Amino acid sequence: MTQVIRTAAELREKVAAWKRSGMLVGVVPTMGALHDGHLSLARAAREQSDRVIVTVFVNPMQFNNPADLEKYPRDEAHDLALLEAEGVDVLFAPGVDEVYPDGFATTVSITGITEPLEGAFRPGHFDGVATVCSKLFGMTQAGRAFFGEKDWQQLQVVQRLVRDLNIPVRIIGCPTIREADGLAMSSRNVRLSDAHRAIAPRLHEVMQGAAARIREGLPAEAALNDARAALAEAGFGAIDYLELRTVEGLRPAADLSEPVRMLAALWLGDVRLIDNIAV
Ligand SMILES: Nc1ncnc2c1ncn2[C@@H]1O[C@H](COP(=O)(O)OP(=O)(O)OP(=O)(O)O)[C@@H](O)[C@H]1O
Ligand SMILES: CC(C)(CO)[C@@H](O)C(=O)[O-]
Ligand code: BAL
Repeated sequence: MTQVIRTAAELREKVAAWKRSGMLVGVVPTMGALHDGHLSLARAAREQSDRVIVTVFVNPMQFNNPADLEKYPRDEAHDLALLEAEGVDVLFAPGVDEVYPDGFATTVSITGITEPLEGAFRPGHFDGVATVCSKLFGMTQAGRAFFGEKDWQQLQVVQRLVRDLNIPVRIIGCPTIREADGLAMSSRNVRLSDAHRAIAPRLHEVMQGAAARIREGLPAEAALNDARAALAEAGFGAIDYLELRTVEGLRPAADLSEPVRMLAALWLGDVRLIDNIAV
């Protein structure tokens, strides 16, 4: 039975009892509308902790675009059924007033790693993520927290956060789960039209093709330019970025002299897709 908890006070009591019995608590922070990507994190948490909390909170503070917040998919009953099936112990689903009560005045802001890529295109986004993750770590008191590599920059940001603020939680990165056709699973995919859903897997395919050409020795910028043209040809809209960055620190990379990742964000109609792969 998955217990639904909505207040930090009730959650604290529950977690304190677990900890008194020596249990290791794992948390999976999400914004709900759960899919197999989220469930893979819950499974990893199940394997690597004694008790599992999945949080579902659509965090207004990290949405730079009000329309995106309004249209963000929500289905708590379905989420709960999926979490029951995974044997998750607690669904923590606080309301906005529980997380940001009257008088709330703190922002956790990280420099450097938050500035390029998502940070450049979603101003304030990572302040919202860092602030809510600090809150969620405080509220859940978890010893391990599981994040998807699909949000590669977010994973780096959260690692920086817990190191910088000595938050006693170990961050575990988990691989991106994809549909059979290669599209990275994402809650926002349900908003794609049928026509756009058919185009969407081309993103991963084009990125993999570009990565292969870079590994074969083609200069990265040439491979990325060809990839941008192929994406436009396939029917994608604006490309926010398609770049090669160092795995650690996300510094711009022109070649493979150190471990690099290819990261992309682009539009299909009014849906923004992100993805990243190892090169
Ligand atoms: N396809 C996936 N594979 C692995 N982890 C994922 C995947 N999609 C999301 N996650 C992870 O799940 C956690 C919660 O993400 P979130 O609720 O934002 O889901 P989402 O599907 O990424 O939604 P969206 O991108 O539309 O906001 C994050 O750590 C995220 O990286
Ligand atoms: C980590 C997170 C749950 C914080 O709101 C969110 O950014 C997400 O779903 O990736
Ligand atoms: N990238 C994680 C959630 C969001 O898009 O706001």
